Amino acid sequence: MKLRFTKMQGLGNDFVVFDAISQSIDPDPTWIRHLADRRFGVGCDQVLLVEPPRLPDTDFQYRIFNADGSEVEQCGNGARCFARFVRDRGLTDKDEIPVGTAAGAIRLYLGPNDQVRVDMGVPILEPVRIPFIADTQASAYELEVDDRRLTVGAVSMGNPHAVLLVEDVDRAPVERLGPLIEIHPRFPQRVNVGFMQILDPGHARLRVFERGAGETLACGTGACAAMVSGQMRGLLEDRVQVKLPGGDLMIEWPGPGETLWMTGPAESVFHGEIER
Ligand SMILES: N[C@@H](CCC[C@H](N)C(=O)O)C(=O)O
Repeated sequence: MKLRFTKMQGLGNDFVVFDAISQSIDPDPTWIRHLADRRFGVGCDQVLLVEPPRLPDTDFQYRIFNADGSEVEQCGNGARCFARFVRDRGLTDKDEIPVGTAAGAIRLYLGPNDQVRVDMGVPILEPVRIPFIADTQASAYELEVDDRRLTVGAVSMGNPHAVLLVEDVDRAPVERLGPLIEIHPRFPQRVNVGFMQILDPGHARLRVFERGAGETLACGTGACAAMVSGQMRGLLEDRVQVKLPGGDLMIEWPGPGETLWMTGPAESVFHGEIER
């Protein structure tokens, strides 16, 4: 059986996207790992499925799989690509698209110049809901890693994130600490790990070691979590340009209990077919 897909990217975070409404797709983890493989498959950080709606008042269900085959709750760069995909493939003619995810409903707004604005919902800070093991909620926590005590912020954007502050993101130990923190026992569902350098209250640089994918050129939910963590520590304003290796995202967040907005590009790279 041949399955149609579109290769997409948002700031170099890349995706293989399937219309799973007109095609029957079984997202078996072994097959997802094969698709994501950059030598034996198509190559991507995540595989995305567009499915019929499951939640009330939504038009589609958005499912996300990491390159390691695990299904996850949320993906910010993928959400922008999802909006472009359903519009470009004629699955909707709307500019404002309500979509269900495993983390709840989000809203996608198609704008000019390939930009998509996403209502990412209200960030979660309660440790038990992240999930993160801690007695009480705090703006930062001490975490023991490799016999060292690190200070991390813990935030969920539907998916879990740890955020570390660094002096110089180019020299941050992403490859060494990322994999250790990803599987730290205080993050029982594993965690995405962001290394953030604050440039000034309106600008930050960020690299993210993603759960189930390794370091990517950009992580949308990582940028949202970095903004939340920076603001909770009193270091960032409510409108911040987050500079990632693959490009920039604009993140807006008025503060705790409020909806967070992410704006950035989304692009189709090519269409293909793969034999299953
Ligand atoms: N690239 C993503 C996040 C994808 C999921 C993540 N690796 C996880 O396991 O939670 C983004 O742009 O947000």
